[in-house]
Amino acid sequence: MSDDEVDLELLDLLRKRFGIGVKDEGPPETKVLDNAQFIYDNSIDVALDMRSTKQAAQLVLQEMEKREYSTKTWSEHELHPKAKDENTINFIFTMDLLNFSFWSKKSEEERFAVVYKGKRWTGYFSLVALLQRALEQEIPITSPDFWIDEERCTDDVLRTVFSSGTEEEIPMFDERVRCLREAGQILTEEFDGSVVTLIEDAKGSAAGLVNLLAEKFPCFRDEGTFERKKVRFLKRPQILVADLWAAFDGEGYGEFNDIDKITMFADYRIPQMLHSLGILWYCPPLENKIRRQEIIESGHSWEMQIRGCSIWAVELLRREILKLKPDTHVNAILIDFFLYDLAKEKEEDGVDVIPHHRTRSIWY
Ligand SMILES: Nc1nc2c(c(CN[C@H]3C=C[C@H](O)[C@@H]3O)cn2[C@@H]2O[C@H](COP(=O)(O)O)[C@@H](O)[C@H]2O)c(=O)[nH]1
Repeated sequence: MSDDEVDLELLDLLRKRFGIGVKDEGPPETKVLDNAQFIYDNSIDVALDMRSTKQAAQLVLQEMEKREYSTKTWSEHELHPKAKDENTINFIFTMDLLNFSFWSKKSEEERFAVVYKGKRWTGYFSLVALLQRALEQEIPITSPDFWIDEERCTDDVLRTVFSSGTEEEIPMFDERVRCLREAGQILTEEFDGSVVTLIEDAKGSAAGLVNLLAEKFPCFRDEGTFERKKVRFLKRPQILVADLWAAFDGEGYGEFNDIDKITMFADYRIPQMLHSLGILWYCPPLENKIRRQEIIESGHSWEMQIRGCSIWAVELLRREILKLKPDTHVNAILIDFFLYDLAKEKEEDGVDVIPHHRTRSIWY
């Protein structure tokens, strides 16, 4: 290798490790909120209602204060890890690598479910339950070196991990295996096989960590096209950062100097909740399609509008809450977490709400 090539190699190493020689590009930005506003400004099939947004702000603020909703709420859930250590970091990375597309066409009784700790878990919590179950069975399912070890981590072992308490297997099993293998490969090649190294490379920036995940891991690169413009949603990178922030109570590996840059996570639950609050409105053809529970293809303009307008709706909700109580520290993450938990409570109470939209993808 010539001297010049050695110098370039060394500079690249110094740049990666210590940011030396990197021209200051200013603080990292994810562009998710800007893109959401662009989608909202150009949406004709999805609209937001400001009067309902103002009314909902009162309810959300009141309920969040009553429940003392905070980062601590995350760890209070019986399935979420409590320790503030590397095991929890690996758990959250694994969980949010696979945190997508749990919805089923089958009935509540027949859909994929996991029985764990004497309860029957479905949806997101079925994933959390099966990860905890595997760890109890001494299967190191949250260790990146395990995911790339085809001797120990065979497809059969993974089928055991994702095994169901019903006839239906977990949706997108093959895609989930692919995500694990790919992420394990990239962590090994670029981050010494360690999620902690990945987090440290973001240097305390939430937006930086989101961008790093989207740049280095294709299975986190949640983007689309709307009106011929690339738009970023980055739902799982953002919820991963948010879960770290919540699990570590904003300290240690959960400390980010720009956490409020994280937006709502564009999934299939929050739009449903925003609609039932009267904030999100669908044009009749789209509403009929959702009520008939018909598939909306991933990348379809209707899906882009639902996801973009939902992100923007939570931003407007956040602004209305701040008008009511300027000194309150409520960000999009806590509003989002609260709306998700509220949606699950309404579902359990059998409250009649519009079905969530049906898009099958690994993005949410
Ligand atoms: N926007 C948003 N989406 C969320 C969550 C969560 C769970 N977060 C926990 C952490 C803190 C909170 O307090 C929750 O305890 C899951 N999801 C998404 O929903 C879908 C699963 O729905 P269902 O099949 O009904 O379980 C799927 O796309 C999943 O990725 C959230 O918080 N926000």
